[in-house]
Order: sequence, then C-alpha cells, then structure tokens
Amino acid sequence: MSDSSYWLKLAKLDQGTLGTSLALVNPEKKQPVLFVGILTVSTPCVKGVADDKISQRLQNKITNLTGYRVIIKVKKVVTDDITEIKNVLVNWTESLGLDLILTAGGTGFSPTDVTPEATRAVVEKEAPGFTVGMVAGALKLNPVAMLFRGICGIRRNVIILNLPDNVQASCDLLDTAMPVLPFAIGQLKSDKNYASRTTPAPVARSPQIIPSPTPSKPSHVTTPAHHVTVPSHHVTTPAHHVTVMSAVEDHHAPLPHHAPPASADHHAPTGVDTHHAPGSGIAGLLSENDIDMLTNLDAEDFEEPPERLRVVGTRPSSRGTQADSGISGLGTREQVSDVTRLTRRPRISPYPPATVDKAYSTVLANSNPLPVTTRFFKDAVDHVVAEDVRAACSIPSCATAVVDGYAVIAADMPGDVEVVSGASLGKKQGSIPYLNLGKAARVTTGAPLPPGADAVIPVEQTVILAESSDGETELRIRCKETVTPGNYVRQEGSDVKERDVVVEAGTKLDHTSIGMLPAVNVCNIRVHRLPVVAVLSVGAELVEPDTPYLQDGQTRDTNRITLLTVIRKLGIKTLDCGIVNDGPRDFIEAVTRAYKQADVVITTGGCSIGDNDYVKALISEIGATLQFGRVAIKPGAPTAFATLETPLGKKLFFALPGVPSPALVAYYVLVSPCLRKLSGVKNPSSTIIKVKLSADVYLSDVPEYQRAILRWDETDPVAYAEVTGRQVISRFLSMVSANALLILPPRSDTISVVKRGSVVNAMIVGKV
Ligand SMILES: Nc1nc2c(c(=O)[nH]1)N[C@H]1C(S)=C(S)[C@@H](COP(=O)(O)OP(=O)(O)OC[C@H]3O[C@@H](n4cnc5c(N)ncnc54)[C@H](O)[C@@H]3O)O[C@H]1N2
Ligand code: MOO
Repeated sequence: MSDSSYWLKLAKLDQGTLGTSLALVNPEKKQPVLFVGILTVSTPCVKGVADDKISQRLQNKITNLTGYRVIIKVKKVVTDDITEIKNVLVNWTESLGLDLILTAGGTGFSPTDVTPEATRAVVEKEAPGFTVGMVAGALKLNPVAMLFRGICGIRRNVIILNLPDNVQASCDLLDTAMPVLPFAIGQLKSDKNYASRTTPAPVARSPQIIPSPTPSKPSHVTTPAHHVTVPSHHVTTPAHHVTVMSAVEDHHAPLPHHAPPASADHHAPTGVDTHHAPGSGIAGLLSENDIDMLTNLDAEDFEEPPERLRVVGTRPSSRGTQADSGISGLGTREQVSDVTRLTRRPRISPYPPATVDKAYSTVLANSNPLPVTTRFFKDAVDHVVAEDVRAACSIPSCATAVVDGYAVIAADMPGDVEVVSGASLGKKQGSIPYLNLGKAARVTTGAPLPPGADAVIPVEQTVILAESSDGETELRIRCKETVTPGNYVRQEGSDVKERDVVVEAGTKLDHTSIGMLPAVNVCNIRVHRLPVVAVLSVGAELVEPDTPYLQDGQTRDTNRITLLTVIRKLGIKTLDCGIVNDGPRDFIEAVTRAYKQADVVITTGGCSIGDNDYVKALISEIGATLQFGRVAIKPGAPTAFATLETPLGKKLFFALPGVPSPALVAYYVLVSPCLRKLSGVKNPSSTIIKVKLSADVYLSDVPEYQRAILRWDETDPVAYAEVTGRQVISRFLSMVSANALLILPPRSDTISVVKRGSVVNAMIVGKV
C-alpha cells in the first residue's frame, strides 16, 4: 500500500495555506511557520449543550505570535476523558508535525478536570516555568487563578500548553505566555536564529500582562457558523469532531479580568479572515481540504483506549514534522526507525517468529469466551450454550403408542375385545376414558394411551368382528397374538427424563440441536454472545472487487469477500470495513472505528516489510499490545496478533498477509479457532484427520500447510489428499476447492520428503 496519496494530501493542506507542502519559511514574508493545534476539552461541548467558544479566541490570539507565521493545523473538541485527551495529544504530537498545542479546559478543581493529568502522562519534559509565569500574571488580575492546575510540557518537540476553560482567563494566560513562546520554540528547534530573533526583552520583575495585539475585527466579515460536511468517501464523523468555525461570544461567567483589549476576540468571526496580524494572511484558517483531512486525522478518537502507547520494533512517529521532513538542514531530530519512511525502516523484520504452537496457544489464551446472555431459542442458532440445558419435561410426557392400532390390556390377549372411543393425537391423556378389561381403544402413532391400557396391538394384527352400520367405527376386534405389557408403547420419559441434560455447555446450537429446546420445554437459554468481526483490506493498489477494468498496478480486493464469507458461515456477525488505501492515518482511523464496534479486527495486507507495510507498527500505535509479529509457518509467515484491553472488553487484532492464499491459511490456523473460543465452543481446535498423500511432498524449513482436496475411493477408508497444484503462495487457485490443509512438519536432517501413500494429518477446512 502506498501512502503517497496521504502525503499528497498533507502537501495539499499545506499548499492551500503556504504554497509549498513542507516548507517552513514563507518565502514572501520570510517568517518561519508555526503549526498549532487547539484542543478544547469540554464534555458539554461534545454533548452539544455548550458551544466551543474558546478555540476561536485562542486561534485569533495565537495567530498573532511574534516572529512566526501561525497555521492552525487542527482543532478538536473532546470530553473530559483522560484517555481521550492523552490519545489526541499523542496523535497530534506524533503525526501532525505541530510545534505547539494549546489545550483549553479541564484544568480546575472539578472532579472531572483531568487535562493536566492527561498532559503530564504524555509529556517527555515538563516546563513548569510557563505555568508559574502564566499563573503569576493571572493572579494579579484574579486570585481565582490559584485554581488553575494546568501544566506545560514538551512531547516530541511539540510544546503543549494547558489553558483554562474560561475564555477570558485562557486568553489572559496565553497573553502572558506569548512573548516567551517564540523563544521557547526557537530553542526547541535548535534554531539559534529563531531563538535570538525571538528572544523576548527581559520582563520587569513583576510581570505585566501583555494585551493581545489582535486588531479589532469589523463585524461585517462575520461568516455564519457552519457545519462541515465530511465527503462521502470518508467515514461520517460526528459533528463535534468537525471543526466548526463560529462566531465567538463568551457567555461564560468570566473571571474578573482587566478590560478586554481592543481585539477581535469578542467578535471573532469565522471563515475568511483578512484581518489577522501581519504575516498571518490566511493563517489560522482551514480550507475545506484541511477540514476534510483533519476530520480524518482525528477519527472519533479512542473512547476505549490505549492506556499506554507503545511501538514494538518500529516507531511510526514524527511524520510530517519539520525536522524529518526530508528538507536538508531542517531540524536535528534524532533519526529513529520509522515505518512510514522506506529508508528508515528496519531492513530485517523486527518481529521474531513465533512457532505455530506458540502462536496458537497465545491466540487461544487471549480469546476468552464472550459474556453470557439469555436468548429465545429462535434467536439462538449458531450460538454456543453457556450452561448445560436440562429438560423441563420428559419426552414423551406420558405413555404413547408407537404404531397405529389398538390400546389394550395385555392380559386380554389373545382374544376378542370391544372397541370403545379411544385416544388420538392431540387429545389430552386425562380426557381419555379409563380402559377396562375386555375393551380396546383405537390409537394413532404417538397418541397417548388411555389410562388402564398397558399395550398396543398394530392394526395389522387384528381383524374386525363387528362394525357400525355406516362403516365408520369398528365395534369389536379379534387379536390372535399374545401381547406382553409395554408392547408398542413408548413409556413416559423413555427418550428424555425431566432434568436430563439435553445440550451440553460449549455446544454450538445448530439444526440438530435447536429443535430439542422446545421439545423439552426450554425456550430461553443462556448462550455466549457471538463475536463481531471487522474485516478490512489494506493496500493502495486495491480496488473494489467489482471494478470491471483495472488500471496498471491495481488489484481487485478479494481477501475481504473471502474472509467475510468464511466468517459469516459460522453465523458470526461481520463488519465490512472496506479498503484502506490512503496511508497510515487512514489505517489508524479505520482500525479505531473497527475495534469500537467489533471484538475482532482482521486486516489483510501491508504486513510484511515492503514499501507500504506499516500495519503492525500502527496496530501498536493505537495502543494494542503485539503478542507476536510473525509466525514460523508457510504460508502466512507475516501474520501478527495483538490485543487491546478496553472498557468494552478485550479487542483482538489479526494482521494477515495480503496475498490471498496465505491470508486464508492463517485464518484457518489461527483466526477460526479464536472465533470458536470467543463464541464459547468447548473445544475450539479444528478437526484434524489422518489422510494419505497421493504424491510425494517436499518439506519446507518451517511447518507448512498445503492446500489439498480429500477424496475417498471405495477400497480404502482413509482419504487420499491431492494437493491443489503448485503451492506457491501467489497461486490463487491453490485455495480454490481445497477442503483440507495438509499439516506438514518442517524438513529435518533425516527427512526432507514425505512419500506418496504416507499418512499425514490434515485439517478439515471445507465440505468433505
Ligand atoms: N523482503 C521480504 N519480502 C516479503 C516477505 C519477507 O519476509 N521479506 N514476506 C513475504 C510473505 S511470506 C508474504 S505472505 C507477503 C505478505 O505481504 P503483505 O502482507 O505485506 O501484503 P501486500 O504487500 O500488501 O500484498 C501482497 C500481494 O497481495 C495482494 N493483495 C493484498 N491485499 C489483497 C486483497 N485484499 N485482495 C487481493 N489481493 C491482495 C497485493 O496486491 C500484492 O500482490 O510478503 C512477502 N514479501
Ligand atoms: O509466508 Mo507468505 O504468507 O506465504 O509467503
């Protein structure tokens, strides 16, 4: 998968505002560019019960930063959720090439205020001087500033500055910090010119609040608040994640403060702003492209999220940042392994291969049966029963006839008996008259016996002696046979006794067992919830499978439909998450959305060490723990497995290879047992039988799963396995019609070929 389009997109963003994608200096203004993100932390804003007024004010203010041309690259509103805040900060500091992040809100004493804690958890260095300075300035205006708990720190060369949620208070604090920020940023960039050019004049011993230099804004340029529509090819993002540029008016009760500066802050308009500080031009504004991109960048972010963010083996961080922009002489950031940069990737896979056994046991150890729920039997097919199902009644519930004939008293036989009105299907046993000696009652198969009767004689063993004049009823019959009690009688409970176990825990309810439930009067049963499985394909070359004409280099996505089909056959709900073909951020967004709705996320492609293979590193990036990153298996070696604990339960991630047949083999070997175990199946392992090879098979250096078709001939009870042609992994046909995988051991010093006729294990994967 190529992420070039992602970079193009990023370049487009910058082109829209700067004229060149990753340039740091505006050629016209000769001012360094500063990329800023503004994060509003406000649960009410997210819920739509309050407006985000603060971000526009901060935006207006920061775009006037001395010595820099400020670009507001991203804005977002999140709830007061520590993980959500952390994730945004991590995301933004790693992926957006920002220099400064301003957060607003969540810094007070309210129990829900956690912005400082989130910030502290992610920063690499704290910068308490900023906080002290800002609070000192604000205290001169209002003692309530003592309640400000915000911090300032540095993460990945990005300064993060917490500000309070009160509009005026946050502007006041930012005012205090602004004269020093350019110097701090210059130092951070190790850019002596910037640093010296932007060094603030020493401040008086008692710091002064420096009023915002933002010029006042004529009200007629105000653009009405508008919501941004996310283009349809992107996943819909809730409105609160979309940057909404609206007029700002502060209705919050402000802290007592000095007279507001003659600034645009009180009537900051949205949309096209031609009144920003010199050099800012359209800085601080987002084009439609930007918003489109930003919407994608943020996704919905992580509600159930990474407590820790770690990258195993590689670090796909710092993309797009100035220091590693590829422009020589810019920045001196330490060069780390970076999966998004071809030349900076490890040249050997950093993931040690797990043995198949280890991979299998790791997967199963992490696949806990999903919670138990009660379902009506009609809705329980394909579910696995969580508790033994016991009969609530016996089958049959009373003695019944096994044949059509006559219920009799065995002692009367052989002999002639009078036929009385009898029992038929549908009649209750209690409503049937008692049968006395010398009498018989007509019964149909399955009908209850009249009380008093102890045997049934089939019609065939009787002759009619007398009948009614209309020929409708026999009046007297003769039976010549000796009859023993119980003859042709199905005794009460002879099939199932009340309280007998009819379906054992761990059994999947299928057509053979589902009917048993109502038979024993059990309609509601305890079953495990079935997993929801999301499937997405990764690859810039991929197009929808029904694309009629391919352009050079395009490939129809076949893995998705294959996997969705095989999973749906298990009765498991699937989510078709489409193709991810727009680079790492697109991937993170898609996987994040997927795991929020699914228990298991399966990706295919982008999983080896080719140009666009970042899947594993990015799975780690969303906070999941990579349990293994490769498997010593053929095919399917690049398969990885990761887990993520969330408040909604453990989420499992399988990264399967892009090549179709290895992807399906890896699915059979590792994913399908996982899905069975999650569903609650007692023995989730696949069915393995002994088969004979119909041709010599050469062994590989790792365990190999060769695709085969099993056939039986009349003379041999053991199936013959015919390998499906050449087993090169790229051969699509090797999978078609295969109903078994031959499990072949690795080559050893003593054995490198298994001869025709030898018996090997085969995993059943299809109809045999
Ligand atoms: N230098 C190395 N190269 C490779 C290694 C290695 O260890 N070192 N491993 C090889 C193995 S083994 C496999 S398997 C593949 C796996 O590659 P990826 O998972 O990265 O898959 P992609 O590069 O994305 O695609 C490979 C191939 O498959 C086609 N593809 C991808 N997705 C789909 C789909 N959804 N439907 C149909 N076809 C798909 C794709 O177009 C490529 O042709 O890596 C080896 N290389
Ligand atoms: O291990 Mo790959 O999946 O076959 O070539």
